[in-house]
Amino acid sequence: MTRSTVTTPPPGAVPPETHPDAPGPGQPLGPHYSRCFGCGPDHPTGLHFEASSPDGLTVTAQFTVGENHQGAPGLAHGGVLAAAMDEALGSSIWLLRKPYVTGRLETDFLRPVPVGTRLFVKAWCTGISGRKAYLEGEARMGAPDGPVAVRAAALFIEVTIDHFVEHGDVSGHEFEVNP
Ligand SMILES: CCCCC/C=C\C/C=C\C/C=C\C/C=C\CCCC(=O)SCCNC(=O)CCNC(=O)[C@H](O)C(C)(C)COP(=O)(O)OP(=O)(O)OC[C@H]1O[C@@H](n2cnc3c(N)ncnc32)[C@H](O)[C@@H]1OP(=O)(O)O
Repeated sequence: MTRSTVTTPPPGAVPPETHPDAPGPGQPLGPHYSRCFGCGPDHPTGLHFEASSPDGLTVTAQFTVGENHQGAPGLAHGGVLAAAMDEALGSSIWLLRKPYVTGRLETDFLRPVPVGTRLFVKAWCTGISGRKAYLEGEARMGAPDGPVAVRAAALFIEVTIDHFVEHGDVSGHEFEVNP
């Protein structure tokens, strides 16, 4: 993957540690917000991610590229694929049970993805340094070991819950995190 220094863990970064509350192997992660574009079951045109974690640190997720996700006719929009990577990366850092937001997201698009393709997305943390978390991910076509369509690397920044209270609309949604 072509990756900048911004998304490369610096010397001294530490590996993530599994949180005791992380879901067990095969247990669905569930949505963090029912209208989230990535994971929300109530989003009319969203990705409807189905995610779980084999080890409390890695996220594996699947979704099918639909009619509403097109850029060129019959092909997934790159921004939608980037959103899918953002969702998987964000879900993997939420396994640590601390709130983070995406600061920088880098994507390599390796193959066109036709509508109807089932994408198998995987994301994991490569290191933590202070408030900064370094993440990587990939999306494979048709099967967990299918051809790689997208690779991503990201820098996430730890925030407080106040970030969502101050900048978002949390009325009625305060605890809608993996309900
Ligand atoms: C209803 C309640 C909800 C509660 C939710 C709680 C938890 C979440 C739950 C579940 C999540 C599950 C799944 C997640 C699914 C999807 C995830 C999607 C994630 C997103 O899609 S989220 C939306 C997009 N995201 C944003 O909306 C961020 C907008 N942004 C900001 O809000 C600020 O920009 C912020 C906070 C990032 C930083 O602001 P700040 O003031 O706190 O800190 P500061 O600027 O000092 O940065 C500190 C150090 O990070 C470095 N740094 C910062 N940004 C950088 C960049 N871009 N490139 C390189 N370095 C960067 C600085 O250089 C400095 O580095 P140094 O310390 O070395 O100087």
